[in-house]
This record gives sequence, structure tokens and C-alpha cells, in this order.
Amino acid sequence: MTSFTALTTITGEDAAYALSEALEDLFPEPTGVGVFEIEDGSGLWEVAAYFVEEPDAGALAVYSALHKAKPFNISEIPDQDWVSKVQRELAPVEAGRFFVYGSHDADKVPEGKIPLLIDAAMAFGTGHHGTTLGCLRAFDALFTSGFTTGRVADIGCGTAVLAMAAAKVLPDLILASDIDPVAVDVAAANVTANGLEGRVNCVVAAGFDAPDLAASAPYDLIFANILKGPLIGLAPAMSKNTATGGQVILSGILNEQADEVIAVYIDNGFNLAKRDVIVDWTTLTMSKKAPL
Ligand SMILES: C[S@@+](CC[C@H](N)C(=O)[O-])C[C@H]1O[C@@H](n2cnc3c(N)ncnc32)[C@H](O)[C@@H]1O
Repeated sequence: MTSFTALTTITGEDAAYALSEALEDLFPEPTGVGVFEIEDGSGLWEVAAYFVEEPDAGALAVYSALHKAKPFNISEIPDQDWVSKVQRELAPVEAGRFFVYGSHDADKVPEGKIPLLIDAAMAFGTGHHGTTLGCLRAFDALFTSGFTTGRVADIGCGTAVLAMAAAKVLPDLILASDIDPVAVDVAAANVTANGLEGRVNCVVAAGFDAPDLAASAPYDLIFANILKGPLIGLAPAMSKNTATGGQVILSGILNEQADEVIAVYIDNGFNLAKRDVIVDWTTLTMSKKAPL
């Protein structure tokens, strides 16, 4: 594991997103996972990994990538127990009927809320970021409006926060995938910690590229909280794997990118049903039209 400090004018998971986007431009394929501590006191965020393996070259690449986006200073720092450090700092999050909390806040779950236990680890999805929160709220709204059973997939599951929210309220088996094997291990541990063994199946896969995911398609609901580029790249597969009348909840989209993503999904057979903005981030709910 290579660790860097990043001195930056943007904060928290937004900084992590900016890092991911800048690095994605330089490296088409993920090559590892990096931990970046944002030195403004906002905490520590994992960056899905787009830098070369050798620390020196990696540091250089990260530095160059960041200079394209913002004036950053990067330096390598000694590794430490990042997970414990983050766990001490995270507060619980309420999202509609869901309450996402770490085990240090087990005594704070409010009466009547559906608890999702997620301890900070090496995967994205503690509920704090506007994209995760947007997806949880969009799902909460769908459930309220009558989506109480269906085939569900969570593409880019990270901690499995969205898959587990679905499994807590729907009777169906939920399929989840992530391209990062570390995230899938974290997801599986969270599924166990939440008593959802056998209810959520997490696999390592890019998009739908796994036999388990293909076998359960088409889906009535697909979550995909990944960046604009992967969302657009996956649009034909999302269309193929969504049942007529089914929904997709899309996030990881900066507000200024939303129109482009909507246009691509309309071209792939979807209608826009709902658009939610949380600070800089847009979450879209889109439904699959019947074929002409
Ligand atoms: C922003 S995180 C979302 C995590 C969680 N679903 C949430 O809403 O908080 C995006 C996740 O998507 C994964 N990912 C990125 N591209 C992917 C792809 N093409 N297929 C599957 N997973 C992907 C990343 O490894 C990362 O764990």
C-alpha cells in the first residue's frame, strides 16, 4: 500500500473523486489502490487506483495528474493504521428510513430506523458522500412508492451499502459486483456483520461481466454509483440488463455532467424519472421504456 498526503483546496470524498478522475485520464486501467490523507482535517479517503506500481513513479504520476486539475502538493508519508484513524472520526448518517453507522455508534440507532452497520474500511460507501446518500434517498423514495419486491443488482458496490439497504427491505436475493477485489472482501464482511448472509451475493466483476450477474438478469432495479465515464461506457449493458419498466439509480455524476449522462441513457432506452442534487452531486432515477 502506498500512502500520500495531498494538500488541496477541495475536501474529503470530493477530493478523492477529483483524484480518481485526474488519474483515470492518465491510466486507462486501474493498477493498484492508494490511500490519500487530505491535510485539511476533513479525513482520509481511498482513491480507486490509477497510478503505477513503483512508489516513485506513482508519486510523480499522481503529482502530474493533480496539477492538471488543481494546484496540489503530494508527498509520500509513512503508512499507519488508517482504518482505526477513520473509524474514530465517522458520525452516523440518516438517509430516509436508513441509518448508517459505525460500531462505535451502535447505541445511537434511532427507534424505527433501518440500521446499516458499516465500519470504515478500504472500500467506498459509508453513506457520507452525496452520491451514496443520493442513491439511498432515491431507493427510499422508490420503496415508498411501491417498489417492494424485484430483482436488484448493485454495480460498483463498494461497501455494499446500497445492496444491503435493498436486502433489508426487499425479500429478494440482491446481486452486487465491484471491479476491486478488496471492496468485494469488505462488502462480504459487511453483509455478515449485518446478518444478511445468503441475502446479498458479492462478486468481483467489471459491470455485469460475471456468470452470477448475467444469470439473474434482467433486473427490476440496478444501482450504479460510479463515475460519469464508466456510467456512460456501461449504458448499453445497463439497458440490456434492465427489465422493461425497471429502474436504474445512477450516481457519481457531477451536476454539470448530468445532462450528458441523461442523454446517453435516453439513447439507450431509458426515461428520466427523478433527478436529485446533493451539493455538487446529481443522482438520477431512470426507467426503462418498452421497446418500440
Ligand atoms: C463511488 S464507489 C460506490 C460505492 C457504493 N456503491 C456507494 O454507493 O457508496 C464506486 C465503486 O465502483 C467500483 N467500480 C468502478 N468501475 C466499475 C465497473 N466498471 N464495474 C464494477 N465496479 C466498478 C469502484 O471500485 C468503487 O468501489
